[in-house]
Amino acid sequence: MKLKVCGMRSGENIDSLIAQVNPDWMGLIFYGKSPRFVPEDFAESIVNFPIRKVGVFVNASLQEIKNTSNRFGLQTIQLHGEETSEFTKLVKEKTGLEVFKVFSIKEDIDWKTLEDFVPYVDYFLFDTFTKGYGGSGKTFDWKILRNYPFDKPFLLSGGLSIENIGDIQLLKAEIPQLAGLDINSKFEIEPALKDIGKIREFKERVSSVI
Ligand SMILES: O=C(O)c1ccccc1NCC(=O)[C@H](O)[C@H](O)COP(=O)(O)O
Repeated sequence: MKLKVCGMRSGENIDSLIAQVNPDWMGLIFYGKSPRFVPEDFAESIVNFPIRKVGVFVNASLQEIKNTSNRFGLQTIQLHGEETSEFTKLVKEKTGLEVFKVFSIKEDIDWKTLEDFVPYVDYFLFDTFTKGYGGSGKTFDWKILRNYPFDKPFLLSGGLSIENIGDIQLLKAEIPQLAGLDINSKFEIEPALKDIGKIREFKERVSSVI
């Protein structure tokens, strides 16, 4: 099971994350209203870390995505707003980077609306709907995912913590397209500062059951 740790910002914290956990991806949030927002002048202290860096964008322009990708040396673009399939295609073609398209789940999801995105995304990511777009710390009703109709792998997000590893195990047994987990606020000491020991424990416990 792949692991993405989202909402990192401090160089020292990133250093420990790589040394002790080495997740598949680390997320950097480029949405100004988030308490985990990473300002541009952090680029120099982050760009050279040896980890796949995911830029999380909310309804940003292609130019902004390209500029930020170059400055921070991003490998992945996470589109976390109301981006259309046409825009997602443009991002994929113009950046050539890995793309995650997020769908925030309120009560239900119409799978038909995802069809046009399939050719342009590497993973879908399902998160809990929140007015602030992400980092809610709340899970959504995972039963909705039982009807997931695509072969495309997806990441599960929204309030994941050590407490719900048992349910994640059950979900994976039902839905093999569940390829990875995205963790964030349940592992925080304060916004954008993670408890690395707790993340290590999560990774070890997930690996022991899945
Ligand atoms: O975390 C944020 O502050 C955030 C704000 C706006 C857009 C996305 C954001 N986070 C992106 C993520 O991928 C989070 O990991 C995801 O929302 C889950 O967060 P949590 O429920 O805290 O585990």
